[in-house]
Amino acid sequence: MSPALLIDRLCKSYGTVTAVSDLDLRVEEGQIVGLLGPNGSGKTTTVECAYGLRKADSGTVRVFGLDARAEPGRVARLVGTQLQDSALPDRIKVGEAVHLFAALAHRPVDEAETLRRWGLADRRGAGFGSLSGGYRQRLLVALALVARPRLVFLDEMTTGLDPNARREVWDLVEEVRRGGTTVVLVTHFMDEAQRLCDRLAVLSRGRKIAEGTPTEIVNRYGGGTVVRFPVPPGQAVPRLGDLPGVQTVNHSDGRIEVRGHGPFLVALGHALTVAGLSRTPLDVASPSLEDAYVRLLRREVAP
Ligand SMILES: Nc1ncnc2c1ncn2[C@@H]1O[C@H](COP(=O)(O)OP(=O)(O)OP(=O)(O)O)[C@@H](O)[C@H]1O
Repeated sequence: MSPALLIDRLCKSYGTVTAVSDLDLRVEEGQIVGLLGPNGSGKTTTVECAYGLRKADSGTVRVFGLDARAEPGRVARLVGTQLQDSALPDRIKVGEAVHLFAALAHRPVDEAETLRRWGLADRRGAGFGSLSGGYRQRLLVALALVARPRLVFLDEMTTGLDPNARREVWDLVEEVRRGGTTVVLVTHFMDEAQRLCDRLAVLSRGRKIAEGTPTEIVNRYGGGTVVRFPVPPGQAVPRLGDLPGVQTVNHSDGRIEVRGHGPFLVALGHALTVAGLSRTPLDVASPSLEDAYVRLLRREVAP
């Protein structure tokens, strides 16, 4: 079965600025895949080349096996994309926008149901320009889905939403995926990526520098889990540095800090029990996706 999206060696420059360089990306049908990366790393350019808004300098994009360059019309019917804020006129009403998009679609979703689902029913008669940032955002995401795309690109879909609204949008995106739509999500929010994405690709300066599930990224780049505990004066401490998975051990001021990965927690617990320290309170700090992301990018920019 063809993947929903297959990008092969995509390159795109704007004049002398290289926006995307030799980028490969594979998105299987039914997945939510996140594109992460700092400002200007090439995420939007990648997405825009993938759905045909921009022409790549070289490389290929296939959507469900169709070559996007050779068959732009067929590809356009399979993909949906979230418009930029500036793409809708301020005076268009929420209900009119949904109606317009539905009228253009081959097999549109139910308009009333869309308005209800995205919390827009009360604002059906409001002009786009009068909406708060959060409601604009909801409308733009809702419009991306009106034509029931099999693959949808959502670019910073929860920017400007309050915490509750973000969670509501996450639930809706999961529902969209359950309905069979594949999602490519551009985001700067690590909690969003962790919660929604099956896989992540991290871009830096137009190149893909890491890829994997959120857990793989955390395990690979997060720097390991840190366990800290106090040691009573006079207490003999076992040799922790030799335990499997332990990376570093630091003693200072009656406290020990052990950093490690993989199976080291079990080995550490066992060693402490054998040493009579089973009741010692352990402070365990596991790295988050944000920790991993920040470390990865620091490593990238390090000379
Ligand atoms: N239309 C354009 N003309 C000239 N340069 C552009 C254009 N669009 C993007 N760029 C440049 O291409 C590079 C990649 O930009 P892009 O918008 O793809 O990055 P991004 O990762 O989506 O950034 P952000 O997180 O800020 O949205 C940047 O250096 C940007 O300045």
